[in-house]
Amino acid sequence: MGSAAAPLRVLLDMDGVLADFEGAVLREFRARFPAEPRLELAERRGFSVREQYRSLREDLAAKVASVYESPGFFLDLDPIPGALEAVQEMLHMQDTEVFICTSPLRKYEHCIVEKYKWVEKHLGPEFVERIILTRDKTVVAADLLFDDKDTIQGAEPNPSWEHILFTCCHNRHVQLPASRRRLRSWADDWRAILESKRRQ
Ligand SMILES: Cc1cn([C@H]2C[C@H](OP(=O)(O)O)[C@@H](CO)O2)c(=O)[nH]c1=O
Ligand SMILES: [Mg+2]
Repeated sequence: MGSAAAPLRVLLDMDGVLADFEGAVLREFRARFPAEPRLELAERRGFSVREQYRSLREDLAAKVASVYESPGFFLDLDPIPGALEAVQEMLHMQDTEVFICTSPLRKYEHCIVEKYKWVEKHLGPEFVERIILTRDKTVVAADLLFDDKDTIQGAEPNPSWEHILFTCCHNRHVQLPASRRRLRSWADDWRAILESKRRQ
């Protein structure tokens, strides 16, 4: 593949792909509400942590939301194992453009600025310029989107990217149609997924 071809554009989701949202929710929920029932990561089902806590007991929905809406929550997320190394390697690949494509919470006060700070802290100030912040990822044009949310919908019914489902505790049990692909972790062969896309 020569440099005459258009570069491959890759979108990386942040929570669940680069930053460990689920691990931090559990850790902080346990610390703040030690007497309340909680969901271990192996018991998580469905994208929305709030809805699953609600099904456990109605009032737990607000309690778990208060955890991820707290100041410092998003800044203190641990990187997902292997993510930072993979992103740096991807960034330096020829004919490859990498962006972080992430959605803010509806209660955006702390979340937005802390996502920017997290990227600066873990990936460096140059990467802050690669953040795409949107509640609708379908209108962003790219070849690939690595994201842990199993269903990504928005204004554009036919997004240009192929969604690669990044495995996370809440989507492990989701049965995908044969046409859809997963990346099981950053130790899985993400390079082969990029190369398969270049050849198309
Ligand atoms: C409320 C909630 C948010 N999030 C993440 C997804 C979004 O980030 P991202 O697009 O980087 O994955 C962000 C705002 O919704 O918080 C979850 O992963 N699970 C949840 O239950
Ligand atoms: Mg995510």
